Amino acid sequence: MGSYTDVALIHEEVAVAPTFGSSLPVPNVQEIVKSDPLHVPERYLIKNQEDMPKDADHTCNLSSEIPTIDFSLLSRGHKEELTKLDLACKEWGFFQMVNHGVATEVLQGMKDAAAKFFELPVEEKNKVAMTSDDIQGYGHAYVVSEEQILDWSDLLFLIVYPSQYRKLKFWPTTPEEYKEAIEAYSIEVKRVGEELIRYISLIMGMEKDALLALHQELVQGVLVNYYPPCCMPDKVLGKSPHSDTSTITILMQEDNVTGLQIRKEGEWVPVKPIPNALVVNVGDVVEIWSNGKYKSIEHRAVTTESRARLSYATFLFPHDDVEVEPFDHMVESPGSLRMYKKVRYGDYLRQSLKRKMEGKAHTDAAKTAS
Ligand SMILES: O=C(O)CCC(=O)C(=O)O
Ligand SMILES: [Fe+2]
Repeated sequence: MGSYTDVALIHEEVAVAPTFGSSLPVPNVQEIVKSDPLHVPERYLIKNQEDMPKDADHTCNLSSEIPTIDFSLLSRGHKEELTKLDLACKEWGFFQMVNHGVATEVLQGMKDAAAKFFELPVEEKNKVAMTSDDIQGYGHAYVVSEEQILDWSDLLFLIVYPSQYRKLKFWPTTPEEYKEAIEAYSIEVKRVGEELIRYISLIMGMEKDALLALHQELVQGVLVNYYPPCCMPDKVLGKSPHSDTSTITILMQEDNVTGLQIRKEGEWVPVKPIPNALVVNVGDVVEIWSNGKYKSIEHRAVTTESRARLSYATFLFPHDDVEVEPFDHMVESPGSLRMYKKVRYGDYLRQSLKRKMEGKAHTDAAKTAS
């Protein structure tokens, strides 16, 4: 029953939950489309010709070369799969992960609950709207100036682990299954994510648990991106080019809409959904630890004219106090260059949230030489 103890518990949770940054309030894109589906306000139009999505991006033949990693083979200790993982992280920074063991019902449960949430009237969704001091809740991120070009998307972001970081006031109560769905999904993604970090530790030539231990506390946040249909998909982006500030990111896509593109050899390569697969990418933390051997690749999301798209990104990242710098053994030889400075993770993350997402700007800022 609702009691003093529950309230006290919630307050206790909030007291230790950090804030990560803030974003300027901007219009709700879903509502813009609802009121006038045939018009895109000026603030969303890309000015630079080069940044505009092209039809050719959708047919790029590099797409079929994006590596696929079989998680079950990794778990069974297959050396060749570990070698494939090593190559995938070095050459692509992205891979599709199959046979991860997360039940289809759990994946679908998350998708259904999120879809229901975004279908609610805006007044209902705004019950969990972000406040001006943090980026948890329903709203937008990385909006830092009135002049910047905006992304054609709305989002719902929640920190799930460690559980004392949860801010329950931002957890939707409608649909009522949201909490259960995100919890069931996150437990599974945590299991898979921790295991992947162990394999990355191995390919870096370290003890299996070394990287996980370096996190002090593994933080896990789930970002649901909602990209409404857009009548000008060649002039508007769903999400601007960026790399993730995480250790790794695990992304669930919808089966039947392609939106994610990664930058490879100067081209934008679409990551076509494979039913039930999860897309994994190396984040900035692994790029820095590995002195740039493993790549936190720039990626973006394009929009679609005919329908909305949702994506579900889980970010795994270290505790604020962790100091991240290239490992000695990842710097080729004693005389060779350390590509990145030492950064306190909490500062790095907050710094990144203070600027618009702009390609590799965050990692570039952490570089020793330019
Ligand atoms: O929607 C997507 O496919 C990409 C989302 C993404 O890159 C992110 O949320 O960081
Ligand atoms: Fe991303």
